[in-house]
Amino acid sequence: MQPSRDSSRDPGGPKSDVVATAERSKSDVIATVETPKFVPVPGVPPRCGHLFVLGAGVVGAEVLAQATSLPPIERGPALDLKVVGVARRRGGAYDVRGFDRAAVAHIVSERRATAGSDEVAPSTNAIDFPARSTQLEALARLSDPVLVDCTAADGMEAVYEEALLRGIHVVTANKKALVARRDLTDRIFAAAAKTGRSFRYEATVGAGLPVIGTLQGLVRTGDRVKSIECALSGTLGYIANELSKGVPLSVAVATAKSLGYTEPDPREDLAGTDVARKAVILARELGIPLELEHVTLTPFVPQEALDAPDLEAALVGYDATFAARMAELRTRGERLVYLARISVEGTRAAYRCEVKVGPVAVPQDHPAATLDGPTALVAFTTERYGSSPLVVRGAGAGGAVTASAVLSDVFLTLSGAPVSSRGARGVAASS
Ligand SMILES: NC(=O)C1=CN([C@@H]2O[C@H](COP(=O)(O)OP(=O)(O)OC[C@H]3O[C@@H](n4cnc5c(N)ncnc54)[C@H](O)[C@@H]3O)[C@@H](O)[C@H]2O)C=CC1
Ligand SMILES: N[C@@H](CC=O)C(=O)O
Repeated sequence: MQPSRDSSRDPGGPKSDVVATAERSKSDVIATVETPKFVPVPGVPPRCGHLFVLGAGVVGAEVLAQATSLPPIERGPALDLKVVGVARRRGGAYDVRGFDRAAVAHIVSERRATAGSDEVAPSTNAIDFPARSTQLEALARLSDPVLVDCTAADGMEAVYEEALLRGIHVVTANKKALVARRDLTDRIFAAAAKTGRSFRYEATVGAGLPVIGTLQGLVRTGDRVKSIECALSGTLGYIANELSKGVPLSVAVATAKSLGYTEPDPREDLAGTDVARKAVILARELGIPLELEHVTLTPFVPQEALDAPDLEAALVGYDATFAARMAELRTRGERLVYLARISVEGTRAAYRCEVKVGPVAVPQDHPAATLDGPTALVAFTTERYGSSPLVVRGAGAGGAVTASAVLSDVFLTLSGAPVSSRGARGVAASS
């Protein structure tokens, strides 16, 4: 029998919920549950997480803005956030007292005023964090320190490992360390396990959508994932939709960038690399030792355009080709979507995993054909979700949604929620 909520004692509006069974007398009341509510105790400040944010671009700027304008705490646990550090490609700032909204707004406006000027070869640059050890050491001395990576920098595995070993939690929106060579990525998880610190990365797949947490829940509870089908590029979803409305390719790409959907280097979206990274992250959650080069990848635009020194000019050269392709799809009643499919067959001891990423023409009644704007969709087919897959759907790119996933990870970290031991049971829970 379900517990029933007995509010009969206080018809004017209960301050507490009484959990009881209908058959029992009042003396059998089994528990009194206070509505969880944070009541500030005078003189006792809430627990405070100290954030060091790397990157103040589309995502980082939103993280900074959201973290410094949090709504008042009405429900527990009482957690406050303080931004004590911001590092960007061209320097940064650190103040143990924390930056307020005005200081953060200044950092963000500085970014906007100089937009583009510090984005030289953003996808190939290792992070310039010169006083890294000193900064991390200072951060580690604060209570509940969290390093938040909102860059697209390479080589962050070493930074995360060092931070975790120093006792600093790590939250990242940057996919790159998660798809580095497996032995390097494993070192991050090993460092987290060794120090009991948390490493979270929900924003790396599906931006603000609960994709990683959902998959970890399936794996942790012993379900067996058979396939994951997904439209995981907000950028390519948006571009394909614009193309279907008759917008030229070059214009659609430029607009996607201006809306904050693309990677710092849009080539990574157009090449399919960004989606391939997300697929590798998901496959690794299943315990599959996949590397990026194992993904069968077809780019969204021809390789020649991606190789051109001036991408924008090269894309203009393909406007007519894409317009013709879209016209042809329209006459066939089909839509262009960019999909990833991860399929797993066999048992834990002997399995076969295939990962394919590329453009597909789908009929109008295909679930991905109904996606609009930068909407993403992930469908998990598992032993338990056999005939009706578990579907996660919603905006799959953009600063605001991504930042909220980053901050949710920060709050989960500070609330002490356990982190899944990655891929512990993954490949085939039942053999
Ligand atoms: N924009 C989106 O919708 C989403 C983005 N992400 C990820 O979030 C990260 C940031 O993306 P955006 O904010 O869109 O990019 P962005 O280009 O707007 O911002 C990147 C920021 O990181 C800084 N940065 C880059 N490389 C650096 C380096 N080597 N050293 C120091 N600072 C460096 C830049 O100065 C800039 O402030 C990327 O890894 C991206 O894949 C994840 C989910 C969604
Ligand atoms: N460029 C990415 C952003 C999120 O990861 C996308 O378009 O999906």
